Amino acid sequence: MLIVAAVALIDKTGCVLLSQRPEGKAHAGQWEFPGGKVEEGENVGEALIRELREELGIDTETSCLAPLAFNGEGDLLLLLYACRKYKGVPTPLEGQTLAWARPDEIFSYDLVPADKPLAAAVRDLLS
Ligand SMILES: Nc1nc2c([nH]c(=O)n2[C@@H]2O[C@H](COP(=O)(O)OP(=O)(O)OP(=O)(O)O)[C@@H](O)[C@H]2O)c(=O)[nH]1
Repeated sequence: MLIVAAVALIDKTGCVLLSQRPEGKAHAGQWEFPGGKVEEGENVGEALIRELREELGIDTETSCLAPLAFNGEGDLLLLLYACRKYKGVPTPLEGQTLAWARPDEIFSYDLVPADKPLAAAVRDLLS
């Protein structure tokens, strides 16, 4: 079972950050929430904080991560948190493309399949 922690990062205007997977990776060109695999010895919050530093150059803490939704597909368990408080400006540090989406725009992005139920929870939260 692969556990993946991801975040709906929400800005002051109520938009959510989406990340487009780079060429050469599975689901290249499709959009997802920033995050990644929980590594051995990490808890979910620690993994997410590490991924946000590595991928986006931003800092947050566990008290700013609110559990929002999950989805299990095959051997993948996706855990989505909402986060409105973080330090720094999200910057694409790993070749990805970033976009801030309004709630009504989320489904106009070509989302990775497992993210669709999660995206619905984000849209409902922000609408
Ligand atoms: N970060 C993230 N991963 C997701 C989401 N939805 C989803 O199905 N995934 C899948 O969960 C896995 C996350 O792995 P990852 O981000 O740590 O690693 P990766 O495949 O990008 O790169 P890798 O080659 O370094 O393992 C990928 O298989 C990815 O397709 C999502 O919203 N965010």
